[in-house]
Amino acid sequence: MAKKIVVIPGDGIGEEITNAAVLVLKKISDKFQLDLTFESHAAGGTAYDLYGTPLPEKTILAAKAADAVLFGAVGGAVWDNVDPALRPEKAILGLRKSLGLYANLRPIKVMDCLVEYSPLKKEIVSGIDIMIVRELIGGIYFGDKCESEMKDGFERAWDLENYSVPEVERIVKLAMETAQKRNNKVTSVDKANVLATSRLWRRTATKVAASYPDVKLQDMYVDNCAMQLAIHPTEFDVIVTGNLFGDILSDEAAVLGGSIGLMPSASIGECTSLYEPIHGSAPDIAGRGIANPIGTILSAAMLLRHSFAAEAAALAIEKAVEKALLDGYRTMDLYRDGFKKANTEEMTQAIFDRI
Ligand SMILES: NC(=O)c1ccc[n+]([C@@H]2O[C@H](COP(=O)([O-])OP(=O)(O)OC[C@H]3O[C@@H](n4cnc5c(N)ncnc54)[C@H](O)[C@@H]3O)[C@@H](O)[C@H]2O)c1
Ligand SMILES: CC(C)[C@H](C(=O)O)[C@@H](O)C(=O)O
Ligand SMILES: [Mg+2]
Repeated sequence: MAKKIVVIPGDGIGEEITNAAVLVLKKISDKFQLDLTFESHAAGGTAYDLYGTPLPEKTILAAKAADAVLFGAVGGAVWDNVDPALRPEKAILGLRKSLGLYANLRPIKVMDCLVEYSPLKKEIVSGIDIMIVRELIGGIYFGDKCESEMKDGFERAWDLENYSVPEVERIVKLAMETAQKRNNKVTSVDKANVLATSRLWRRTATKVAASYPDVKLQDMYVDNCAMQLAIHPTEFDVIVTGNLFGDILSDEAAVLGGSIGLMPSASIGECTSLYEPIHGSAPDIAGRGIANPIGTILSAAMLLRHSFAAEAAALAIEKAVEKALLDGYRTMDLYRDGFKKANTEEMTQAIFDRI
């Protein structure tokens, strides 16, 4: 039966990178007889310009009805001054919330052939294999907020962080189950020395972990975690954390592998899952055809694995990406003398040819 993938390119490099991933998925669909179909929908600043909203109802309905969603990126400085409720970023936040995507899985690996590209020494990053499990629809991102109010004669703004026990339980359970399929270690990251939400997080994580005696739970403060990622990154297996800490730590961890342009993610919940690279719309390079498409292409591999249980097809993409890199193809974020300089199209073609 045909499987429908809703593609939401968004803004900036979104179109360039989702086009690349769709090309690869079409080849995979033929090769593995997956009968994938694609339908494109608007979101982000481009949707705001066209329809006056960053997340048209039609896009939400299509995403809900799809078998999987492939998302590019949204945002850009041109929309910095629109009403905060209509910012492009509201598109991805709204989709995550509407689809109930409570968990964002961000795998961080360092490929052997790219170990020299890390900003850290080879002996520190060699062998990194981390899965960041980020809570995605709670915390300070979705708490009450005030854009501006007057108090004691001064303007101020505030954002409220809150987490409930069930919200923490479901994400920690998922982290535990993820660790059981990996190296049985979960690091739960919080700021329990200061924040009430983090103390509830830590208490809840400890209770959940009691049902998983085969998994070792370690608690870590977020500031220390930021440091440990730079000095002992290979010590981590699964990291589970809240929405804001997960956002920040995953960009830090992503760059250990050489470039944020390489890193994929899967956002999962109760129904349709969404797949997107962890980087943004990269307005500084948008429209020039030079973005690294690998993060989105590897997100497409995660889509095949998680949404369609198509393990062989997912592996075929991952192997083709590795082969293209081994054969010397490099987009500008990873380019060095002696390698084959590739724009988005050429890198995509190199991967396509190796499937
Ligand atoms: N999920 C999303 O849609 C998402 C994620 C992050 C940021 N954003 C938005 O994107 C916009 C830009 O944010 P930013 O500049 O802080 O982060 P960014 O991730 O877009 O870019 C950071 C840096 O990384 C580079 N980069 C990112 N992806 C790349 C790729 N595939 N290939 C080569 N280089 C790449 C960029 O050129 C830039 O120098 C903002 O509006 C932000 O809100 C969206
Ligand atoms: C664009 C923004 C809302 C988003 C986030 O903060 O979750 C992004 O940074 C990400 O990591 O997906
Ligand atoms: Mg981010």
